[in-house]
Amino acid sequence: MSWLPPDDDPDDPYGQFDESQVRSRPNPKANRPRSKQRPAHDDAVVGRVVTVDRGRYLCLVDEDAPAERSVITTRARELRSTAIVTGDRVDLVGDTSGAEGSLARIVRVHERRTLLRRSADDTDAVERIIVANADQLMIVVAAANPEPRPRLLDRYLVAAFDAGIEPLLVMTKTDLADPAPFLAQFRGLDLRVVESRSDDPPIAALMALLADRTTVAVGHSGVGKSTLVNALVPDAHRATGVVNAVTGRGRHTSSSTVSLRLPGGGWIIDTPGVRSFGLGHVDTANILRAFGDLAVVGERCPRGCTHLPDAPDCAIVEAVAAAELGAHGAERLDSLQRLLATLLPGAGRAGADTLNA
Ligand SMILES: Nc1nc2c(ncn2[C@@H]2O[C@H](COP(=O)(O)OP(=O)(O)OP(=O)(O)O)[C@@H](O)[C@H]2O)c(=O)[nH]1
Ligand SMILES: [Zn+2]
Repeated sequence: MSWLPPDDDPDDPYGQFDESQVRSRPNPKANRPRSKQRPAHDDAVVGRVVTVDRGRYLCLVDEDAPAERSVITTRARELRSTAIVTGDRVDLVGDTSGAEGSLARIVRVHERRTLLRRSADDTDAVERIIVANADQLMIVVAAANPEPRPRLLDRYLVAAFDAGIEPLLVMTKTDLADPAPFLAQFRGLDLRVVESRSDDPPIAALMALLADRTTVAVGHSGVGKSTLVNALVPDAHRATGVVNAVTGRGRHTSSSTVSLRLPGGGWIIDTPGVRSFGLGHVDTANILRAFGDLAVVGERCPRGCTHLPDAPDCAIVEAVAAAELGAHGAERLDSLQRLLATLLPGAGRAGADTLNA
């Protein structure tokens, strides 16, 4: 299918060692590269992975300091089976000068604050990490052309809530259609929304929301994500050059994420290669957690409660029915139930199909 994950690249020498392999390893120590190598690498410097491409990791070292430099790295042999992704903080040894032709080694991956993940499809419980340590998921949806689809936005929201990162909705092409009817369906979410049109892009408003944070941008093809990213990062093209420097191959087709530095501080991570958001790995508890007010009530639910309309003795459903959660409570529950229904067996396939470009 057209939305097969592009990072399953046969050329990627590490493709067979993705994080799913790590998880199923019987030896738990294999998951802990940190303690394993610590004594040997006291001289390591810290870097931020900005781009991953075919076994090479471009890392930024001494970020925002005069000595800031980009360092091309490879992973140490002992990290062969550890996922290293854009946004990871890593310890580097070897030649960390960043001089032309130099190559450093990643010897440790720091603990991650957040993890944006996806599965190949909704029936697949094996997850792949897309980005580590992101603060925000900027979901780009067009008001028209292509027509906005609520189920698709639901899926992005589920991915954000699962990752523990805050969603931010940018409605583009508001010059073509009024987004209000579409947005009305998401009233229960307290979602932050920015409306955008390319003839008058809301740069200041967006910059304020993106400043000093790491934001991952996602969106269906044609919604205007590139237009928006180019407006936010005027020298976005240069980033492509950086990627080329990593691969030395003059292209970046295998890279599924690219980090771009925002002029006002902060980073935007574009995901041109991420075309699917399989949700097979998502735990429904992570979704409920994103609805703090409902989650508190949900603690009184029977074990294994689905919180769906037909769930017997669901404390949340009962509280809403008794108007204990206010007028907004019903909308919140409705939104929660729609997201949870996204994860039901059967709902998934239809959902995944809507992601076809
Ligand atoms: N009317 C209108 N057109 C827009 C707006 N933003 C983008 N477009 C147009 O929509 C088309 C798609 O924009 P892109 O920025 O390439 O969209 P994308 O989301 O990056 O799409 P892919 O490159 O396929 O991932 C282009 O022809 C843009 O000129 C907008 O706010 N209003
Ligand atoms: Zn319940």
